[in-house]
Amino acid sequence: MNMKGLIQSPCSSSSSPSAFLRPPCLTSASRDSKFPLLLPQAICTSQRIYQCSGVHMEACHNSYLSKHCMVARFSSGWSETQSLFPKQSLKKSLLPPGVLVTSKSQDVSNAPIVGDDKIGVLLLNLGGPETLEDVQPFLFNLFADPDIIRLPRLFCFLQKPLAQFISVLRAPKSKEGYASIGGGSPLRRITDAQAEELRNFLWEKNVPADVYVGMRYWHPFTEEAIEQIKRDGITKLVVLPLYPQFSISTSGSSLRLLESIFREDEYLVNMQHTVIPSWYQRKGYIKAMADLIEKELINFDCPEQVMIFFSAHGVPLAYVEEAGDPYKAEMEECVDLIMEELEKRKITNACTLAYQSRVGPVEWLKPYTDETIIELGQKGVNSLLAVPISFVSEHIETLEEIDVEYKELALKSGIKTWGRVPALGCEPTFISDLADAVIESLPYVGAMAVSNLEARQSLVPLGSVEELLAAYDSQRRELPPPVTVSEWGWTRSAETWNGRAAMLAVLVLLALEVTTGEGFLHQWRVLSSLL
Ligand SMILES: C=CC1=C(C)c2cc3[nH]c(cc4nc(cc5[nH]c(cc1n2)c(C)c5CCC(=O)O)C(CCC(=O)O)=C4C)c(C)c3C=C
Ligand SMILES: [Fe+2]
Repeated sequence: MNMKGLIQSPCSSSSSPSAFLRPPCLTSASRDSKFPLLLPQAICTSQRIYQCSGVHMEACHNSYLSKHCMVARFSSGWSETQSLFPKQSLKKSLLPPGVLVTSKSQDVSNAPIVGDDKIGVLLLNLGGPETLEDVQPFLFNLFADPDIIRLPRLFCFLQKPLAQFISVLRAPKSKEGYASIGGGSPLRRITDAQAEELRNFLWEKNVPADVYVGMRYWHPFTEEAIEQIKRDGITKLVVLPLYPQFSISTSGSSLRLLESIFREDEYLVNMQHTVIPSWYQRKGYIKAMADLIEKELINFDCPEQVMIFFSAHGVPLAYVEEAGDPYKAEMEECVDLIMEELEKRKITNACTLAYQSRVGPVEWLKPYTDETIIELGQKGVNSLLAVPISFVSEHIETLEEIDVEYKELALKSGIKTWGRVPALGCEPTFISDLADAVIESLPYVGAMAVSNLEARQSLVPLGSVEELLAAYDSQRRELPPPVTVSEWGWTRSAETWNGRAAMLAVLVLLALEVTTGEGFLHQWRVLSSLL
């Protein structure tokens, strides 16, 4: 995000050091310097092919961002990719903005879009517990994911026992939250509806495709979706994570899982596929978000006085600073694009971006939503319109955290009027645009022959997501565990140290349990069932 925009907002008495306040009528400066690897091929609107030392450089003019993105195509597989862009070099600084590296063996311009192929679209999402009994096993699956809790290598054998331990301890608090939103997560129902709508749009646009839902931590699991895809005899697959912005902890985790499934399956090895890694900059998505904001602003007595408060799901800071997660940069870019779209409609409200839902003892992306709300109240901001921005369905963090907790905090902090933009759900502009993204990506599906062993090692999407993950998370560095098992601190810093001490204690106890075969987890039959 353009930090030049950090000047005093008309709705606050002084500029905030932590919150980004965007003044009315201020357009952001060039995004180029911080726009990394993730512009999907799907947004290219015209193509020109360049040839340089055996590598096709394909420049796609992107009419929306009015700049060029480059797609590098390689004639013979992955090793060439590595020799041209060694993993380490695939950092933002070496690639022009919007570069997507993919390995291909056929010319995309000649690729049939449908032909005799059976096309499938796999929507990847997080999943959520459907009943209160599901909460603890759902949390176990989440905490057992090394992209959510990455233990030091020496301790990785403790991943499952630790996940069991943390999930058992966190379950009561989580259950309370799910109970308050009706006894379970609405995610499955909403994602299924989105899949159905996407299918309808694709058929309307003359692309007969089946759409599948694969969740990371609950039913229908990604493995179940893949089994169905195989039963249906899909020959071309487009993988579409339902997260607008890429994060190692969300799309990254789902793609890593998918890659491991693909690698071990003969059918999948031979199935052509591609991935749309993130799509927050697509015109239809930005327009749909702006439409929802515009519609909600009208409900306020004095719409132009309302601060538009983007609240994104946080990630631990180390994901961005140590593992190179592009999430924060993409989020800021996304907010800029939405505000630019609103400005075109003469809506020039001030805006703020903050991060919610942190758990555990480590530092997460700042500014935090709760702290920012308090600051804004102190500065005399009267009206806030909360915009959930990192997820396209209603879920526990919109229905409970924003609608109940943050609203209450805002009113207590002096904010007089509060509103919230609904999640996109099945908004036609949005789903129609997702269908366009799928259609635009079809010429790229299966563009690389999977003929050699090296290619089999990195199959999602035919090399490029492996490279993508490698670019941001190449060494799979240890990350501070983002979860805490207890919260008895009175201050933030006390809480941090309490959390760290608790984590250490848990690790020591678990190590003792595993080595001695005795302890409280064995008494609860927790460890014995896992080891
Ligand atoms: C872009 C969205 C999300 C990011 C980034 C993300 C990272 C992340 N989340 C946790 C811990 C938990 N997440 C939980 C549920 C949950 N998280 C997201 C989205 C993102 N998470 C969704 C959509 C949901 C499901 C909500 C539903 O309706 O079921 C939970 C469980 C709920 C709770 O107990 O609060 C936890 C825990 C971490 C640690 C993390 C990054 C490392
Ligand atoms: Fe989460």
